[in-house]
Amino acid sequence: MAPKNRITPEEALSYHLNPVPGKYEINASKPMATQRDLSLAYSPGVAVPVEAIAERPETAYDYTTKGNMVAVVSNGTAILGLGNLGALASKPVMEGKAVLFKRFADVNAIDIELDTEDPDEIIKAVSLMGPTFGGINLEDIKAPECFIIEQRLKEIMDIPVFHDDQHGTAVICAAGLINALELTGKKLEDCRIVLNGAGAAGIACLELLKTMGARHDNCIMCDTKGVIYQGRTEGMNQWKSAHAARTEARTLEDAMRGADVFLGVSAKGAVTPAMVEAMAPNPVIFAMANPDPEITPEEAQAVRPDAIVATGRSDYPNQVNNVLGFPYLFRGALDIHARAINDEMKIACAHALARLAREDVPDEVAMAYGRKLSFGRDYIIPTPFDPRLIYVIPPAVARAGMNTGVARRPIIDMAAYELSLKSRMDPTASILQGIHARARAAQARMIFAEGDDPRVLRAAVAYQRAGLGKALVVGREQDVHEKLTAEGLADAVREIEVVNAANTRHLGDYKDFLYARLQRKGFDRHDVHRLAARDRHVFSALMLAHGHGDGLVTGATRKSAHVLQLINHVFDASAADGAVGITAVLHRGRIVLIGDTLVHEWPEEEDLADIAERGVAVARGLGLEPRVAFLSFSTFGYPVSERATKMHRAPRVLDARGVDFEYDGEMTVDVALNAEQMSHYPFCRLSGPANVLVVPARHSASISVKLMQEMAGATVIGPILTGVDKPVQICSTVSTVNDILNMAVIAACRLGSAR
Ligand SMILES: NC(=O)C1=CN([C@@H]2O[C@H](COP(=O)(O)OP(=O)(O)OC[C@H]3O[C@@H](n4cnc5c(N)ncnc54)[C@H](OP(=O)(O)O)[C@@H]3O)[C@@H](O)[C@H]2O)C=CC1
Ligand SMILES: CC(=O)C(=O)O
Ligand SMILES: [Mg+2]
Repeated sequence: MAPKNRITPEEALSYHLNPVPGKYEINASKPMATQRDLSLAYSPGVAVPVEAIAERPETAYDYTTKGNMVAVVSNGTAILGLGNLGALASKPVMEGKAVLFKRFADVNAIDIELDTEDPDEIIKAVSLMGPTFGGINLEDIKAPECFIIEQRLKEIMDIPVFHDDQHGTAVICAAGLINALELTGKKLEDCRIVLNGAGAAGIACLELLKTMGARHDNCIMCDTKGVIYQGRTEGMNQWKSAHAARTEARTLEDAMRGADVFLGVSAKGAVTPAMVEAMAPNPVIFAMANPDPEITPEEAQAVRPDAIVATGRSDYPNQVNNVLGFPYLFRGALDIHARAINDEMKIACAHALARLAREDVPDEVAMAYGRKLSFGRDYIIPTPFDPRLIYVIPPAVARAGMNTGVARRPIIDMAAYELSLKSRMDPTASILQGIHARARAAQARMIFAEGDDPRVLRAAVAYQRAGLGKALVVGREQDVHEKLTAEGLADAVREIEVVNAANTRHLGDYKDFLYARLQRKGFDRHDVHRLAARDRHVFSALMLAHGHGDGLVTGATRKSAHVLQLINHVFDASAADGAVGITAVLHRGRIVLIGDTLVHEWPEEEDLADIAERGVAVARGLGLEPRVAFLSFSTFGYPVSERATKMHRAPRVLDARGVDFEYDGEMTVDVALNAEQMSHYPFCRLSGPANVLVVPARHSASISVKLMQEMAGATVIGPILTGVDKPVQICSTVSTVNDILNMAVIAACRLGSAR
């Protein structure tokens, strides 16, 4: 179970540097295009909400961002497990937390790094920020100052103040432990628990577990000085004293002998295999230090195969990390305009998380995660990308808040609230996550045909290093070596496999195969040799056809029509063979598939029906419920035009085929995508806006996609080549490294191919 998703320091820096420094930006949520917009947004219009808020402060939740805005505040004194590296160095983590708030719970968060270690200064600064925010998330502030700061801010502020490292960690740890103990058949009140790390996270974890039933006498807490026992004086404070145990144990090693549970919120490598070996049967080990755990799952399970092991990292099973808590705790709290996040809300969150992991995992989650998950030793807690979290956890938190009187605006219709949470999240993010996870599970050997292009080489390295599978690069060894070195990736030379006509044993087979296909098309042996040995597109396609790779990505260096012609020497990938190009356009939380963007120049009505069917297969592969619209500049027969006729007839072809998806047409694109416009045609058979758009010709497809890309900044994936036997994907000459990687991912999860 070694982590597959290896990342290098260069990749981490490049991720933070490109395309712009940092991890987020701020966008306006209101139009700001005209003189009128300016008058409304700013002077004079803005005066109206100013006066309304001055008169009734609670309306700030209606007229400003306050109600969905959280401050992530740190002074950098306990950055993950890296220690006190200062306020500025903590900024990447705090920006990261802000992005997680947005990604997982649509909470707007802003990072604030305060350059002081003086609790009073932090208290003063944060309390003065109260009007701006709906909540305060304190992060990576070390103990014991964090206890004083949080306590005081809670007393003086009228919005939730929540120290994530304390309570977020405690909640997730409790949720994981509830389930781990259920699996081992032990009861919390009977367990001997050892906790290492008596700081922010440690104190809060033990406090919550004691509230939930763990017995004080069964719990031993350790820090850098060893066991915190009654009477110890060195390195103590009042928060540690509260957990001092009556025990003869003095070291972590002593404490772990016979323990049922080990909880680590201390530092890398604090636990040895010998300590784990000495634990009770079926031990539970949560090694939660970040980025490196107290002991790795491999090390722990090597000595104790009966152990249930969790870490704080995303590259092992069982990620016990506060990312499962803070986004949803704040979502629930903000939605009731809470004054605080209290113990009841935290416990409700822990139980809701534990329950969710025990539930049957629906296919959409398995699809998003790339493998079937079921409650057990390797799945005791939901995964961070579980799309159910957003609509299961916040309602539980909100309900607990309302029951305990912290809600300023209770939710009346809980069912409607859950529905609104479901539609709140950007579905495109989980689609991308889903295809990456499926590709990772497939572990495909991906052939990158154009090993002389630095973008392709970088994509190949990224493919392999992301744990997606093996990268096979077609090129000359020396050239690949030099180009990788020039890209600063010299160490990748040993990792990827370089293949070419000179170093393969299979060239003879490839040529025979090609000759058999081309001999009656005017090619002689000599032509075939040239194609197979010298053209990398053909050579790569031959590798794929012979099973010497599982997928192929090409087209970054030559026009796609040329590349497709070459591929056609090896595969049946022409319009006549039923090949179709489908492009996914992702923008502002919406995804539409457009076809045919690659193969058919001017499809006739039968072809249009084929294109619809291919689009539907891709939509389903992405987890979408397909709704097809045949697009034109006319809608249901008006205005009449010869050019619209085939779009008008294509649905009838599908009628005759008796297909099992929704389709209709012809219609204009606004009718297809806008429910309000569609409602003017009550007979329209689509139950909602279309997500598969069949366009009249390749040029209109290209124009629409490129217009969206250039004008709106949409993310474009494709064209995805479908209807070909094996996964071949053709990028474009303007593809970025990321685009090429996405095409490899599409090929790896066989979105368009039959086999
Ligand atoms: N998985 C998750 O979700 C989370 C994990 N964490 C991890 O927990 C750890 C602690 O964070 P936090 O509580 O915020 O930090 P703090 O600075 O508040 O506390 C650190 C505590 O760990 C103790 N400690 C440090 N090194 C060792 C060691 N080798 N052996 C025993 N005790 C040690 C310190 O002891 P002393 O008091 O003697 O100095 C102190 O009590 C970090 O690694 C962090 O990444 C934190 C939050 C969430
Ligand atoms: C996860 C987290 O908050 C930490 O390690 O500090
Ligand atoms: Mg933290």
